[in-house]
Amino acid sequence: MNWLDLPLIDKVHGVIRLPGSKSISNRILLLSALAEGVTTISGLLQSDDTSQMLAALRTLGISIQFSEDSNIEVTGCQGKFSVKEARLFLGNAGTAFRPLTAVLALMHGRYYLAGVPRMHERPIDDLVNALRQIGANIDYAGQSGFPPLKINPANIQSGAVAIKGDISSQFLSGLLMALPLTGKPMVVTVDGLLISQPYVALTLQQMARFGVHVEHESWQHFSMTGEQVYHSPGNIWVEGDASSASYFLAAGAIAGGPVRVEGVGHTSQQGDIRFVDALEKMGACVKMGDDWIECSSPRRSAVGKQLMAIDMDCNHIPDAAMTLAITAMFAQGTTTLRNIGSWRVKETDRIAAMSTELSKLGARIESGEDFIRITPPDGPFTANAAIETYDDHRMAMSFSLISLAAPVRILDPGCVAKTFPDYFEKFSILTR
Ligand SMILES: O=C(O)C1=C[C@@H](OP(=O)(O)O)[C@@H](O)[C@H](O)C1
Ligand SMILES: C=C(OP(=O)(O)O)C(=O)O
Repeated sequence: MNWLDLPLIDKVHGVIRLPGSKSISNRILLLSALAEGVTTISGLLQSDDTSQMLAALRTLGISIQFSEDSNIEVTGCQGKFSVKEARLFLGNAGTAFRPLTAVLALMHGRYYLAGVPRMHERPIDDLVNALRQIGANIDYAGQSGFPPLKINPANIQSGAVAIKGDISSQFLSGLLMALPLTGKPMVVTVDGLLISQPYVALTLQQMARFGVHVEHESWQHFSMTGEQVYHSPGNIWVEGDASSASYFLAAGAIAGGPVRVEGVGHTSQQGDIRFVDALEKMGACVKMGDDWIECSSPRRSAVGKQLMAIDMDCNHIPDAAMTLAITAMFAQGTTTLRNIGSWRVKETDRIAAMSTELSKLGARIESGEDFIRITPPDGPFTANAAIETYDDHRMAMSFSLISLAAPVRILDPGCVAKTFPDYFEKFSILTR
């Protein structure tokens, strides 16, 4: 196993241009592929997760060209992939696997969808059960309820679909993006709780950019008329990744700042932008423009340490909440992050991974099925701890912040390639 040793850093400041949003990039790639017309995409994220989507779309017959100015041109298939039989490998990209399952289930072809071993431990039955209600013909090729999947030609009926949304919002997002392909009116009802709701809002926003409008009532009932098809908007732009922004903003809150990120701001469509509310609650100073956010440490504090602990429901920001868990190590008191049960079925069991690795630094941790409680050590953090990252990009990126208090070793740092291949180069800019 390789590693990266990060020395102790006592001050950070600087400006970071963010990579494109993973969630928007993969949605836009898929919608461009399904649309009528040619879409030129600028600002697309280039990382493992988007490579999986790009490779899958090419296998399905979509023409994708990179231009010299690093824009991408996608020629849409008007709702019908030319390739009717294919085997797709989708790594561990939830934003590729879930929407492609829904789209291919309606494509009248034969497809085999697989991923890395961890993807085969991430449930998908809530999506499969919903698709079966409208006539999809999907078999589990391995363990029931999990990828890999064998998709067979379907006999699609219009009507009502109920879908569960308490394990992942990506099932609902995938279903909604696929349904216009049926050409039929559809009504979708969320059966029970919907988690990670801002990602569903993001889905509807991207669909609207391609001309398809979905009505919804309180994020529980969704309806769309039958005649809507995706049309290319011509040129489209991907904003910076708000989850990737969280590491730099937290660094500014912890170690001086100001740190400015460019590419997200007031006008952002992403839910993780709300991470800044948590930083402000902890006492950090935050400023925001349309396209940038700046963060620095609290100016003064009544307590000995600068930042203050918080108790917060993080259901709306599941990814940036990992950054909060590390920020809690720099706060006075005990921080509780609640309603994060989805952490258990992401790149790794993130509640378990976070608990184990924070304990190595001397923190006291309490955790349950859907929460984590973090009390930082009374004294200095354990120096030179070797942090396991469990093939989870967010473990590697969030634990890099520990170097703001103690030297730390990040094992398998290359796992950041899932969403942010040059993360550590960008992080080092803050220390110059
Ligand atoms: O739809 C999306 O783009 C995402 C939704 C979230 O997943 P869950 O809905 O599974 O929480 C998030 O964690 C993931 O990184 C991206
Ligand atoms: C949960 C994540 O990824 P995925 O899209 O694979 O679910 C993530 O990026 O934190």
